[in-house]
Amino acid sequence: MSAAPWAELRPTACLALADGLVLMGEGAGARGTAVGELCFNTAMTGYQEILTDPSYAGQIVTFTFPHIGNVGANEDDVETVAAEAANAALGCVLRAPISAPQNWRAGESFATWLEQRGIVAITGVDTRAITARIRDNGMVNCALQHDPDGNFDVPALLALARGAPDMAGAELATRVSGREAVPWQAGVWKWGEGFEDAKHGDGPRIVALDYGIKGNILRLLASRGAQITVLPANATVEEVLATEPDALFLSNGPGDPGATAQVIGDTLRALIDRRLPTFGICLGHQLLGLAIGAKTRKMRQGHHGANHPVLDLDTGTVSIVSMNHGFTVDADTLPPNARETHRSLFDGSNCGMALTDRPVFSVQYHPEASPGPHDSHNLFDRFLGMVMAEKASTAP
Ligand SMILES: NC(=O)CC[C@H](N)C(=O)O
Repeated sequence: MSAAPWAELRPTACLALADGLVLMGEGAGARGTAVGELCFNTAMTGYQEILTDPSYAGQIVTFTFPHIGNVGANEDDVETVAAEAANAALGCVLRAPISAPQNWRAGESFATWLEQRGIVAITGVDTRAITARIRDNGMVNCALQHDPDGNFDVPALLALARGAPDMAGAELATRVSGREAVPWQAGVWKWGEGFEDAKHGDGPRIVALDYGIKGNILRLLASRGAQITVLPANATVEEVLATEPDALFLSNGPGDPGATAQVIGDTLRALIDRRLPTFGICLGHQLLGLAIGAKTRKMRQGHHGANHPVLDLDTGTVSIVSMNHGFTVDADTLPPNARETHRSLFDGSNCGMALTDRPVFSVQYHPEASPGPHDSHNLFDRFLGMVMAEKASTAP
């Protein structure tokens, strides 16, 4: 009697969680071992943008949507800006095998792209079960190994997962930040055109502090006429002011905001004291909160997806937004000169704030989306409007 077909099947990837769960599957992408924090993302589109968002540095992403890779990969849908952030997400966990690309924009297959980018993947595992586990127990460290020969030392992988550093306390933003000042040139991607040129006119001069910045933030600002200089996370007050900025932008980024605030907090406090108009997104929001004396804390399962409802407390309107964060600002700790402006309708956590005595505001979510709904693009108009109003009011 010949052997059953599945007798030949051998797992080529192994996912070991620090809590003891071990899953076998089929490997894809880069070979080797990725060790980091396992989180999940519920977005149904934008897998390339998600995996190249530097905010995912040190993390492995479980996609809850089962079919990932169908539209292939291209050079345009990459959110990473600085070469230092090349390895944003370390790995990914997928339900279905990666199929051949079905899209005119595909330059190559998703599997090839994962390999080129050094991202380790496992397919054929129950991603819904992993998601439910993280939802119930919180994010967990893991080791993900892809080995075409299927030689797995499971106890060693479990030990790697258990020995991985905790995300709480991890200072990652200065690691993924670019190292040099960069004048930003590209605008948003347009159907049939590609990226439009930045509209350089007399738009406001903005310094974007790069804690792991996503390209679409810069593109949305550039397409609105802003003249942008991207500066490294550890730029000094003097280096920021030397560009004669009209405004400051504080970017998204990976890791624990508390750890990064210890490195760059003094600079940020000094810049806030200069009363520069400021807008912060995600890590930038958290760093701003810490700089004014509020506290941040780690969330249990975090918010990672493209359909999160957020209430604007000023207008009573609800936006559906993109989110990607594992820490949150505790609104109860905001000082008297700050007020909460947005709140998550999923769990009531803080999603935005504004200072009452200077032109500064920030949001926990991602108005640039990429991927996600465009409901909140108007925040970029609000920022630039605020900058222009401030310029007009201080003009000699
Ligand atoms: N997208 C981000 O900027 C994430 C901020 C921070 N690293 C967090 O996980 O909460």
